[in-house]
Amino acid sequence: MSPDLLEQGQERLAEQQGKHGGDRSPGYARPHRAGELDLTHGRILYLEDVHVAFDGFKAINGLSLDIAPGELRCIIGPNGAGKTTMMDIITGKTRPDRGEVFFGGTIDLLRHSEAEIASMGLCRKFQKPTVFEALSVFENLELALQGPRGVAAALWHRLSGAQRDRLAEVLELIQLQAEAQRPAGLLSHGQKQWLEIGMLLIQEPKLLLLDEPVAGMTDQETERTAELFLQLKGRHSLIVVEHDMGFIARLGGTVTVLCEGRVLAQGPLSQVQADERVIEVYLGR
Ligand SMILES: Nc1ncnc2c1ncn2[C@@H]1O[C@H](COP(=O)(O)OP(=O)(O)OP(=O)(O)O)[C@@H](O)[C@H]1O
Repeated sequence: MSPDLLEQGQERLAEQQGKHGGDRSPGYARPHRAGELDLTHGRILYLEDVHVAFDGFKAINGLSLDIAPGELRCIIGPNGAGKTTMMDIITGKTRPDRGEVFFGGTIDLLRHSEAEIASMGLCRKFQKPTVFEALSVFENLELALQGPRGVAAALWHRLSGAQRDRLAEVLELIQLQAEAQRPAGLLSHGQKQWLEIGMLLIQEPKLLLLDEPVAGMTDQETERTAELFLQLKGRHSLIVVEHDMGFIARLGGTVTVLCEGRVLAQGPLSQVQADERVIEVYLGR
């Protein structure tokens, strides 16, 4: 690199840091450092013209999507629109026939296995809660904190001070402090969902994919979940696939409508709900 270019680069870097307040700048404004997720282009995830066919049936048909760092994006769409298949592609479960899927600006997810993608901080929560029912809430979180160590080894391992602090922080966030010593099997459906979300949060995910998180919850539990997600927004990036419009309205933000494997409409909920094309696919007019 010529000295001139080096100088210009350093000036641009200093300018960017100054403009956005150094380390307190939003992730996307920060110059990319080696080993970090590259958010310099303002996208934590992007899909470009993705296609998947199952026995000739086009389940995903030219899907393009961008998610910003810290965004809470809701995805809706009629049955069979391709929502689950989209999440399968992002998490490496299904390989598309063509298209691009990038995590940050530099990680080509199509080159990685499902396990590698999960270890990069791209986590998925399925619709049904899966917690260790015989273990307490605390023990479930403790296990999640320690990763794939094996249940017995993890439970005997002493937590560090920082790990205890993180565990307490997550317990408070999911509002299960009073239940910490209860076996998870005795929790309500909503509480089990929050515990599982807590088990993901404790691993500091960068992007969380949540499949119908409030299905089967009471109104009160749904409201509490909305509060939780709004608290997570900004610190984590979230993609929420849901059918519950009241819940989506409560979350605010951008809603993406999928239909026949591609984006049909996108914008605030009120806008997409007023869109004739969206009304047509939902009501079949
Ligand atoms: N492995 C597969 N083999 C064949 N067809 C599949 C497969 N997976 C999905 N499909 C089809 O692809 C289409 C999209 O399915 P997908 O489950 O992604 O939709 P969805 O939007 O999640 O629907 P729902 O809201 O009902 O869960 C559907 O017509 C489905 O039958």
